[in-house]
Amino acid sequence: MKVMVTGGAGYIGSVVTEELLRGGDEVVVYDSLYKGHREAVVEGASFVKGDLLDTELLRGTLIQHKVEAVVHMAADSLVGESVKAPAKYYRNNVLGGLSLLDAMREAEVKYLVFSSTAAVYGEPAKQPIEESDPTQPTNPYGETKLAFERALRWYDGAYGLRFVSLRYFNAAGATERCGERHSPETHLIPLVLQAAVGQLPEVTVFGDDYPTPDGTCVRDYIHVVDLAQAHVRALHALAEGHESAIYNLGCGGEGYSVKQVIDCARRVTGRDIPVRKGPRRPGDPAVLIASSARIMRELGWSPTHQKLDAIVESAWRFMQNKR
Ligand SMILES: NC(=O)c1ccc[n+]([C@@H]2O[C@H](COP(=O)([O-])OP(=O)(O)OC[C@H]3O[C@@H](n4cnc5c(N)ncnc54)[C@H](O)[C@@H]3O)[C@@H](O)[C@H]2O)c1
Ligand SMILES: O=c1ccn([C@@H]2O[C@H](COP(=O)(O)OP(=O)(O)O[C@H]3O[C@H](CO)[C@H](O)[C@H](O)[C@H]3O)[C@@H](O)[C@H]2O)c(=O)[nH]1
Repeated sequence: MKVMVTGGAGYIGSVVTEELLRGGDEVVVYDSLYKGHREAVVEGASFVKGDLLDTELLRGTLIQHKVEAVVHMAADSLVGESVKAPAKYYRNNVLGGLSLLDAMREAEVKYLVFSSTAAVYGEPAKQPIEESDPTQPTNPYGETKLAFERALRWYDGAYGLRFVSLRYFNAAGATERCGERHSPETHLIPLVLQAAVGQLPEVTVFGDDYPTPDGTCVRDYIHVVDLAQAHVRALHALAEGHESAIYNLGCGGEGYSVKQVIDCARRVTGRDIPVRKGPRRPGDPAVLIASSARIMRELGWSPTHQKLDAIVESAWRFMQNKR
């Protein structure tokens, strides 16, 4: 297929591009580079530098490259920032998304895979979380992702847009070439590895008084390659006539606590990692674990890198290569 990846110069988008190219699909990356990196655009993909709000450029890109499907990953995605600057999030994640949908309608592109998030659930009603559980976001990031996801349902009904919305839990890990390089970095695993090499003096554990076995938050870490492979499956399923759908994407199991992640990074790196106890980070649920049963059942996807050690090792290797 000919696929446009918005946000393909970012962390997950670069790995999705790698997986698409590996499977024989053609890719054009559309990214403003306002957060991503030009060198993260994988060799073999075309690149167009542009903003989501530039509907004309999007339409021209879709037509020129004869795009058949879009993977929409470009977004703002910092929970804390979204609370302080909701307008930025509504503008980029909702207005930007609608601009893309306009361009797709004009260019008659019918298939979309969307990067949604566990943040649409807010404080979860139960664990593991299923797609049919209540969606009650507790911040504008989750709210704007949910708003766009809801728009997709109506566009499907009215315009025949077929979509798969993937609600990722905690993306982590790296490939040889592509890994996490956010600025600012807020995610636990890269921060812990930065502390291991002395780029940070210490890691702060945000709260150790949660109702979890060791008192720290538990998350469902999914290797970015597993995540990327789910996108490839979703795209091909749509092209084969699969109906629109929403899927959680996590590894399942019991998840890992913040303390377990730090211990794992000590094992993997063989380094001392200084830790400081800090207060809870506002808005952090104690536990977020996905039920990924639906995507396993309907698309035949399953994660292949379930061990935290393998995930952290891959992120560590990427970091060593970049230094
Ligand atoms: N990282 C995670 O754990 C996680 C979890 C759940 C959902 N997600 C979602 O996955 C997607 C990718 O996340 P990531 O961690 O790779 O983010 P990232 O910041 O590394 O990549 C996002 C890319 O989008 C581009 N971009 C942003 N706004 C744009 C715009 N208006 N026009 C053009 N390009 C624009 C940025 O330049 C960047 O290259 C996001 O939609 C995010 O909300 C990520
Ligand atoms: O320096 C840090 C950074 C994080 N944490 C903790 O580590 C866990 C993981 O935090 P991350 O910031 O790595 O990830 P989140 O679970 O907050 O965020 C993920 O899930 C969110 C949905 O809830 C969004 O989708 C977001 O994009 C995605 O990365 C959390 O309990 C957090 O409190 C720390 O203790 N110290």
